[in-house]
Amino acid sequence: MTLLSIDNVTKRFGGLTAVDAVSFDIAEGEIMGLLGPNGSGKTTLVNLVSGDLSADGGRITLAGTTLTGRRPDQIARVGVARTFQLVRILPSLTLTENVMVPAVFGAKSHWGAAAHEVAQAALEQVGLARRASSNAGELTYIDQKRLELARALAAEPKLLLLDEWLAGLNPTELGEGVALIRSLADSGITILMVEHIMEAVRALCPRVAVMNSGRLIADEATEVALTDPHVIAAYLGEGEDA
Ligand SMILES: Nc1ncnc2c1ncn2[C@@H]1O[C@H](COP(=O)(O)OP(=O)(O)OP(=O)(O)O)[C@@H](O)[C@H]1O
Repeated sequence: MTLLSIDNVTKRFGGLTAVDAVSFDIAEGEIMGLLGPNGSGKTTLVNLVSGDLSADGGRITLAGTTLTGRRPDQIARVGVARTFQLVRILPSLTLTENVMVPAVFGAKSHWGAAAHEVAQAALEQVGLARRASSNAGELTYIDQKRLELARALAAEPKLLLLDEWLAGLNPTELGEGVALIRSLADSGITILMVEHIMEAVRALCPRVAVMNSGRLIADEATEVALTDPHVIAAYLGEGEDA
């Protein structure tokens, strides 16, 4: 069954068409990569799905519910959560407090003890449960990333959007990060991940969508896409037309 449907979606910034009539679907339970050279429109597309930007044309639906035209908080309630390229945590609060906020404002609006339980479960999922009462500002970079992921999970999403969540990790951390994303996918969450680390894309995503200059240039099996001449030309041209 289709979970996310992106249908003919366009976003312009002045004279620049950052996302140009893009369409693709993601099935429930799928883990899909979103690739493309720098500036090709990947983050803009993620922002359109999460409601952080509004589309100039087209329609995005989650399990049949229209997302386009809704605010980010409304979209979170429908079941979409995300991480950001630059980690957004609340450094002066504890890990639990950080994760309670989305538990309250996420898909199921938990309160009190129930919100605390969901927050704790999300911290456990990312391996941070033992540090629940530490201040978020004291965490190392990878643990800040884990915390941001826990914030997304505490919203109990059907669809998780990861924007280069693995970027900046050392090789050991990368292995741990890949295993963590796989465990989330195994738990049934549908994932769309923007990622530049091909080793991780190969390990995690059976299928990828590839963008170049705002357009979708491939939507196919990862092994096929990575040898597709259009895709290779797009990366070699770094943003020029394939
Ligand atoms: N808020 C904005 N205002 C104006 N232009 C923008 C804005 N956000 C993005 N752009 C432009 O839209 C295009 C697509 O940017 P986007 O960040 O979506 O690319 P990307 O594929 O995510 O790149 P990267 O891999 O470097 O993160 C770029 O030319 C970028 O400069």
